[in-house]
Amino acid sequence: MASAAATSSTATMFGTAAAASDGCSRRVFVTTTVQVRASRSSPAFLRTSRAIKTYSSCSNSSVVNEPRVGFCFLEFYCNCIKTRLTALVTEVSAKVIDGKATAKEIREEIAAEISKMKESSGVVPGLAVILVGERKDSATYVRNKKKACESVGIKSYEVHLAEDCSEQEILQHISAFNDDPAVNGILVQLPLPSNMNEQNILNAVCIEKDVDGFSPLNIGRLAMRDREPLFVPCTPKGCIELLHRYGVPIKGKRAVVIGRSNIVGMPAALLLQREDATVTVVHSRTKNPEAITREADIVITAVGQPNMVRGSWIKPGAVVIDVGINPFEDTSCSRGYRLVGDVCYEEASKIASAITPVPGGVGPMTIAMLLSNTLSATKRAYNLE
Ligand SMILES: Nc1nc(=O)c2c([nH]1)NC[C@@H]1CN(c3ccc(C(=O)N[C@@H](CCC(=O)O)C(=O)O)cc3)C=[N+]21
Repeated sequence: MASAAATSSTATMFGTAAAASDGCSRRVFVTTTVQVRASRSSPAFLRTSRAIKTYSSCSNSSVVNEPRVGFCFLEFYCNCIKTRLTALVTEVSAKVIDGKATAKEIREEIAAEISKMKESSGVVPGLAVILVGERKDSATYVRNKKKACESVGIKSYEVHLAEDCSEQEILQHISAFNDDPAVNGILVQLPLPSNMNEQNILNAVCIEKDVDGFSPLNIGRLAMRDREPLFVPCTPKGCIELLHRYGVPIKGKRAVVIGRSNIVGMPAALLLQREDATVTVVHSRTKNPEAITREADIVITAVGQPNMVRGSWIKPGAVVIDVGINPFEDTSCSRGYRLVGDVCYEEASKIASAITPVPGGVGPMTIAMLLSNTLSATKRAYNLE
């Protein structure tokens, strides 16, 4: 649920840091980042990047006020160091954390498990999706979920209701799915039309089938030590899965989550804390979010504000997980816009050690985690494993 729609309420309040028309506006001074090229293998790239020193030089240096001779010497000295460094090191951009490829890997694992399950017990997992209204993005997401279900052997059930349907009608469908043993997971596509009571509707989904993990009981358990939630919300779960699969250590690290939505920011912070990170949540009322974010070894952004997090917010070597999927006007694209993250990728990828792209980062992982949650709901329902 990386969507702009899901997080836009907090997003607008960050307005002052918003980017210029082509994504990230250029700074007046130039920051050069020089890093040792890291190895491609996952855990190793981190070891390397942690050992890396980052050298920054800004063209608006105060050195110009030094006496001339001193300045010349300094300049000469700096140039020597620069030349040596250039010989020894090459500028690198961060390792790309490939959510699309990782999601595919996970789908294959899930497909294999489902096929075994069908063989041994005859059980076929089922996921029901309820879509209300005509939002184009929602229709696309639902279509993608359906395709993903088919690709792994989950049977999908879909109900599409009109924008002006009654809450009662939605509740009836939920109740029918709750009672249907062929349906193991139920997802109500968000956002719902604004006149509807989202809480009432989400509360109607029985907890054993709440594959989105949105029920307060689930979140409560997620927040408590020694308790296990039935389901972990898909997007934050996808973020942590990426960190695990790329060998990023979390225990004892400083993590900053930007955004505090019920569906991404807050559960992401809880999950990181469960993984023994020291977690800070930065939100629209936070003073000096930039300085706080710069302390973090791991940054997860979920604000729904295109390119809000600039390179200067990122500690050199940090790992950046960008949950934002924001439409950004671009007439050169066939649909008139392209998708950009909450993070200015161009800048941050020169400073971070690893970063997720948008698209192709957290988005596909959200869907993979939905399939994973549906599989575990099925196993639980039939007492398998
Ligand atoms: N009850 C509910 N559960 C959700 O999980 C949920 C929801 N409502 N409402 C909307 C958000 C949004 N969301 C996304 C899932 C996948 C991509 C995704 O795969 N994105 C591709 C790009 C897709 C494209 O190109 O349009 C990517 O980032 O690479 C994006 C967004 C799930 N959501």
